[in-house]
Amino acid sequence: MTATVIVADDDAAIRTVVRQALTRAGYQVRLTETAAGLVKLVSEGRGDVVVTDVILPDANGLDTIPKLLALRPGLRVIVMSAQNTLSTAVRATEQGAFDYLPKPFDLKELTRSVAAALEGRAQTDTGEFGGDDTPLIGRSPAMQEVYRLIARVVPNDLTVMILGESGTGKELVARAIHDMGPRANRPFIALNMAAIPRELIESELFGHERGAFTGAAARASGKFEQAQGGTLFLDEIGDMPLEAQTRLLRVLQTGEFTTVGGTRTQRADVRILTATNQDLHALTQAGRFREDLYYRLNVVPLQLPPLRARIEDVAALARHFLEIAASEGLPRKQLDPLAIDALRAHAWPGNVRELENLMRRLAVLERGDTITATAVSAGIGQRTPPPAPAAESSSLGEAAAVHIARYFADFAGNLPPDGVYDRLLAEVERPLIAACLDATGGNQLKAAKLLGINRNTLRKKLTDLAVESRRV
Ligand SMILES: Nc1ncnc2c1ncn2[C@@H]1O[C@H](COP(=O)(O)OP(=O)(O)OP(=O)(O)O)[C@@H](O)[C@H]1O
Repeated sequence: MTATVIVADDDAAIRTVVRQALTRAGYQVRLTETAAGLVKLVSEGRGDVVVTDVILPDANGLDTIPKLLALRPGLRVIVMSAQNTLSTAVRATEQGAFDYLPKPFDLKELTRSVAAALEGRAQTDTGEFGGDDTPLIGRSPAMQEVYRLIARVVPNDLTVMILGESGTGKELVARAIHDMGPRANRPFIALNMAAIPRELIESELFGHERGAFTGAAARASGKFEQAQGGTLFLDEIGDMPLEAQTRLLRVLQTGEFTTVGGTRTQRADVRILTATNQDLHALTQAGRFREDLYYRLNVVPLQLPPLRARIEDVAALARHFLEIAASEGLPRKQLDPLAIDALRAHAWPGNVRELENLMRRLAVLERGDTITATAVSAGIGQRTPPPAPAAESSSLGEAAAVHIARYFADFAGNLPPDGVYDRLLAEVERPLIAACLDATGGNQLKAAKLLGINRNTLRKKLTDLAVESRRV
């Protein structure tokens, strides 16, 4: 018997193309424009699969799903949405949707999804979870794939391996999976394997007993214990030493762990998320990563696209970071349309982090309310590659001497205007402060500490330097 698909959308054009595609794929199609019409058809026992838009004239398609499922438990509902954010994807799953298709979508993708729904493949788990903010910015097709995958892993405890170049948002995704899932009100603990000395990794993870090794003066809890009931995010997993890998594998196999130097086993009720920007498969071939552990951790691989593969997201991300900068008290800036073109033309080897740092720097250093294309190009140029030395000089002092001599020479025998001291020092202060803000991710408190100056002094300098002209 031919399967029947009910399609609910108030846009006649969409109804037509969807009907054509599904009819061509061999299905019967029933169309409706409203949520009421959809509920009626399902209550009459019609339709094997439902395809619905989120915005219907009389109700929200997502809110209608539970009603449909109450009428017919097990009915597969596919949601189409133009509001393609992570929250919509997750909410669709939460309400019991079988699949979520961000508009515009490929009709082949729709027919594939309908076929999967009829076959009962890939049923999405549903569960209770809260939080509907959207931590991830970007509506590109590349990110839609990411959102669909996140929505599938949020309600369960599957081990997810987040892959992607540095700065693509791997840690942010790990947090989103935790924050939107059932463990949200339990701890999220992150540990970066590359950031701690190798010999301390095991005790960091599992804790240690007093006297377990030289320097272990007291018992200490490890990240597994601290993350109980919550999520443990293991970043740069490729850098985990082999001995720690063996121990981690044992935890995954038995669901229990022991502290370093301890004998008592403890239950590990922890969801594990990992991230890497290395080719772990190659590491297993080279014998540096246990293959059995690799398969345990790589249950769901989630690949984050580099920013250059989602260049359409650059403008929204740039505005988002300017918004954050403004909320931190930095001057509020707009982006000139040509500046957006300049941002889109860059290849972003440092991905979203590079864009974030650039926006923060421009918010601090640019005069005026609008960031121009020239400022963007100059800002990008400043970072990659690093500025060439002013002369073949080996020290900052020598480079400065060359600059200063050139500055004086520009006045061809006359003296430059008074106030040379402040003007020249401001020129050195500007890149110095920018470098410190970059290094501390824009945290003014940390930057002030790094510079060795008071936070209020830094704030004042930021204001002064932002208005100070670049005359030297
Ligand atoms: N889609 C996004 N929306 C908003 N902010 C983002 C997005 N992706 C990344 N960011 C921001 O960019 C910065 C870098 O992201 P994150 O630290 O998650 O990257 P990563 O892939 O874990 O990097 P690394 O591999 O170097 O540790 C963070 O400040 C993060 O908040």
